[in-house]
Amino acid sequence: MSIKAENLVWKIGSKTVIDGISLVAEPGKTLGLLGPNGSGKTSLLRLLAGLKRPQSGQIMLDGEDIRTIGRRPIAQRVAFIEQHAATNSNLLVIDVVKLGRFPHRSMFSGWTPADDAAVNDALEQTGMAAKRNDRWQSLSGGEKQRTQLARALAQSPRELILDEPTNHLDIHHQIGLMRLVSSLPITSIIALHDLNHASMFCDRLVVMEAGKIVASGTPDEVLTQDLLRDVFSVEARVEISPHHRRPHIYFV
Ligand SMILES: Nc1ncnc2c1ncn2[C@@H]1O[C@H](COP(=O)(O)OP(=O)(O)OP(=O)(O)O)[C@@H](O)[C@H]1O
Repeated sequence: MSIKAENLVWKIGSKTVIDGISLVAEPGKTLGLLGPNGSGKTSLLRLLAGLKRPQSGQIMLDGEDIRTIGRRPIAQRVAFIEQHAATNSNLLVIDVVKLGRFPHRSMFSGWTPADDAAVNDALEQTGMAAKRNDRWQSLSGGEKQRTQLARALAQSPRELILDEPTNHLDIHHQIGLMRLVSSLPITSIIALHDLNHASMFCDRLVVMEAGKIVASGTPDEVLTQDLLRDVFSVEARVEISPHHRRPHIYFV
């Protein structure tokens, strides 16, 4: 196991946002987190990344309770890109990506060739190498999103948590990002709205509704016409694609 959550409950005021969630993200696999607006995906990801504490329940990283692990060791292994990730607008792209190395550096260590290699690899993988010296402020929404991914990859994480990472990307870069993340030997948890991309690129899916998990399993187990009607309120037909052998949803 890589990330395991047991019976998480998170309330805000009298509202229960996360209502008894348990899940396992397996090492090296891509777990898709689906659900309608307001179902609790972002809240769950923030709990899993250690940014919020649940009122009850437990989150384990490789069997260790996250509460017993320090902030720095968590940052050395878990990278999280929030939905509206922002950064200091005066920075260059390269500086933003270099921030990913911060958890690995100590007061005494200078910038190393390993830091350079991680930053360069991340810029190449995300297609941002040519814009390394551009100002963050001057980037398009999609380029900002790819720079945030580069920063997360420069962190050399073992777990990558992404909240709707493709929402500003053109179709070429949506597919590119999903293909990249699913091919990396990193445990990934990705909140997504595009159900066909979830089907194509995720090993397993978890579907949330009103703070609870209502379905989980492989894409062909989860993405059924009944679930699409009951949870997402859409009429659809689901067929196995002859191109990638995964379920493909046709909205009717
Ligand atoms: N800090 C907060 N204060 C009040 N309500 C909150 C807070 N954070 C989350 N909520 C509520 O919890 C519910 C779940 O929100 P969350 O952002 O986790 O959903 P989501 O599934 O990520 O939605 P979306 O698909 O729209 O991004 C929503 O009803 C939201 O209003």
